[in-house]
Amino acid sequence: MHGHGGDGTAGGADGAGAAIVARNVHRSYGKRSSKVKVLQGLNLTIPRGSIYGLLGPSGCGKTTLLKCLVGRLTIDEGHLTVLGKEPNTQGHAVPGSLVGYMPQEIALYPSFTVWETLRFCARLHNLKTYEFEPRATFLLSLLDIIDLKDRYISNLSGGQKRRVSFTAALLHSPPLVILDEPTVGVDPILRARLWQHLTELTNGPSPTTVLITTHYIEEARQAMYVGMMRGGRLLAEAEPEHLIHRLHMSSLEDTFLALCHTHSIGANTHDDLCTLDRVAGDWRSRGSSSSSSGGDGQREDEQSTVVAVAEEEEEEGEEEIGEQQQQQQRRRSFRFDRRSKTAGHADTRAHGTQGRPHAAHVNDTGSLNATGQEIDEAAPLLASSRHHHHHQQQQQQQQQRSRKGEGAVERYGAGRARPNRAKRTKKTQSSRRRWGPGLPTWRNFYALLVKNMLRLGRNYGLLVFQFMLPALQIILYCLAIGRDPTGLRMAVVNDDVGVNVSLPTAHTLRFSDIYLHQLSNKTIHQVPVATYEEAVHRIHRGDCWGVYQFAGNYSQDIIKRLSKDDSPAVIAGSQISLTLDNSNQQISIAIEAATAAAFESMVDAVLGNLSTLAASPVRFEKPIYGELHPTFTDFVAPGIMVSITFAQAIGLTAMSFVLDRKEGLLDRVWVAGARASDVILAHMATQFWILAGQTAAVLFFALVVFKLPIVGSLAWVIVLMMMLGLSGMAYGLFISTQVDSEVGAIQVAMGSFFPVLLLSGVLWPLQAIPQWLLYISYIMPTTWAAEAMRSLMLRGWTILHQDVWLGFVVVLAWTLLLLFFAAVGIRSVD
Ligand SMILES: Nc1ncnc2c1ncn2[C@@H]1O[C@H](COP(=O)(O)OP(=O)(O)OP(=O)(O)O)[C@@H](O)[C@H]1O
Repeated sequence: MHGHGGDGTAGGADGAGAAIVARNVHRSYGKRSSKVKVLQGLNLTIPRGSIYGLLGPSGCGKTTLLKCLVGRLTIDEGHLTVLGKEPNTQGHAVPGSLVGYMPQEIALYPSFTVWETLRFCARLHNLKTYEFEPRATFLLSLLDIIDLKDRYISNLSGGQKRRVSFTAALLHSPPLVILDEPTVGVDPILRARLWQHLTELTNGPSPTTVLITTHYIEEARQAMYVGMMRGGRLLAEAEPEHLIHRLHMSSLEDTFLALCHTHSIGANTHDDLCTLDRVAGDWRSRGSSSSSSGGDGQREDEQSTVVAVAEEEEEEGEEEIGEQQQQQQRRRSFRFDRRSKTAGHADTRAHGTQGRPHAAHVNDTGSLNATGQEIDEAAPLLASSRHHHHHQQQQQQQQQRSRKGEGAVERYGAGRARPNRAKRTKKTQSSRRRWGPGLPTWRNFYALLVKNMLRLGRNYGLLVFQFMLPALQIILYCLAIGRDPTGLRMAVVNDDVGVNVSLPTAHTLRFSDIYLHQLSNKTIHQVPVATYEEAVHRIHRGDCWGVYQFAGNYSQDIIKRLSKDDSPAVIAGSQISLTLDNSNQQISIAIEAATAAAFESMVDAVLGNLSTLAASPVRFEKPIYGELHPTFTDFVAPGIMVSITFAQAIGLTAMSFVLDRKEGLLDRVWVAGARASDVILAHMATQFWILAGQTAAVLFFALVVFKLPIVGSLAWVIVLMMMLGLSGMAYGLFISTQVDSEVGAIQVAMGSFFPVLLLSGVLWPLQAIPQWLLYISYIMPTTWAAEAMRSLMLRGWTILHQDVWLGFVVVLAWTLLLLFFAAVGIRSVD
């Protein structure tokens, strides 16, 4: 007999040789106050080479269990082996190629065609083209979607997508297939074909073990075993026909309802219920005993109660059950959920005997025998309850195994589960678990890289936009920031009457006109007005930035002053009075600079060789670094280049995994054995090319088109920019692993970018920041980088200078730190 309990159950006392063994498994979501207990002492055994249908109402924990089996979730407590070892054990390909997983969500990339999707999965499992193509063609034909192979996933119906997902799970012919509701939205004919194929797989030369969940309870009759789950525990596991017959029901659905009902009024363990034969026998011979106390006696009585209630219900409440059956035909799935939920509450109350050993166990060849006294009790019942079809299948498989010697069990590593393993805790399990991010593998990296490139290439518009955006930003920066303001309207009230001169001809000379002539007509646009009041009025209206006023005796007083008359009245009269709207500091500075420059020009024009008498007492020599007249553009440009590169990279990646995580797109990747480092590295490698293009475009416009000064090494500038881009990417990836929505990702990216920009000394010298804030500023990723960039571009310092290498070191440290946290965060699921 194959994988079979002496009592018709799938379970064994220790589960040896089983594909999957779960003992007293607990799993919760959330932390303390918001903790949701999902799996609560679950026991389950799935013999190798069998199809096991896991049934249970919505929310009972089926998907959670499957995720634990494929290594997506870790269990909190208990013991779990899949193909002989705990999931995530070092060197064990679960997750990996030993398992094919079809998640409940569609989890397919919408922008891929069916064929591309399958090719990606094939790459993950290292299938060669000659292996992949016939296999994919066969499965797609089987599922009637071969004609859709070049269609985009986004254009498929729900059922068609599910069939692609099913194909993806089976593509690499894994010895264990775990399918979470594969038949939803699939028509009955295809459903039958799908089951037929699964049956063939379990009968093949290397029998596959299939675990399948379904909401169509009746279809699970085709499974070799069914496990009925509710409230995070297994109510029973056995051959479907066996269960149905033992409870004298006509359908699996009724059986489940009866079990739920029974369970809700007293019985509560899978172990009690999987020995139904014995219990039923006891009940028939002894009548319905209700309770007793202590030891084995108590257990038997509990079991008797279970079946007694079930069978009593059948006899006394035949009418009720009959009515239920009719209703079920009308509102099948709805009632299934509703009743199960009701029962679920009782389930939580009736807790306490979980974790007992099974009444049967699987031996080394994968067949089940009852043990000890139980075999005697179970044997007569077993003969009557066994389903003929299964019996034949099991015999066939047994023969196949005998032919192959040790058979599949040994090939995939026999489970050596020991009794009482249920007591093992999470601590013991995790000590052997693979450590978090791990090192990347070439195969997975390559598969993911190709996938990412394909995905990226599907969206040309976005790609071009991504390439051009930083260049556009630097263009806008160079055009809009740091240049001298022009065309500033200034009112001029000129009351200067001038002086009469005779040479070369007799005329009136106004020094005010000479001055106004020198005043840059590029910066200042002069607006002559008649009176000071009118000028003020214009300033109030926002028409002018200020007013130059020349007194009536301006020219005369200038001459007196040149004749060394320094009386206060002469000094005052020879001065230009300037009144400004000082609300815009940059404009005021520009006007003041233009005013002072015009005066120097006037002195030159009037005094000629004697102009040095009025020259400034300080002479500015050629600067050691930078220009004689530095511009704001030159000061900000290096920091802006740093900031643009950093910010763009954040934007590129901040949403990378948000959708993938939300829609479970990565689940298939994890279960295929990929590591966080594979996924992150592949992502960075994909985006690297965009980053390189962006950097080239920024440098081209900054240095070639706008001719920003660069006196240091261009190579180091490029390296620093690329490193900043990687660091921005790492930050974006980190964000995308921490938030659950696109909006959240955007908010975090934007919200964190501005503080970084403002505190990094890009827009204003760090020397102006209060000391306490400076400490925060220094730990920002862009502060030292901006400083290093400025030193490279404007000072020409080399990497050996502390201000330069420190920038590189800080950026590198941030990148590594953020990548580590991104790698840790990307796999978290609750
Ligand atoms: N990430 C999560 N955080 C918190 N609770 C969760 C999470 N995932 C699932 N749950 C809860 O755990 C319980 C079991 O969920 P699970 O998906 O395992 O049920 P299921 O039996 O597969 O249901 P269905 O048949 O509807 O798919 C549900 O109550 C669900 O709300």
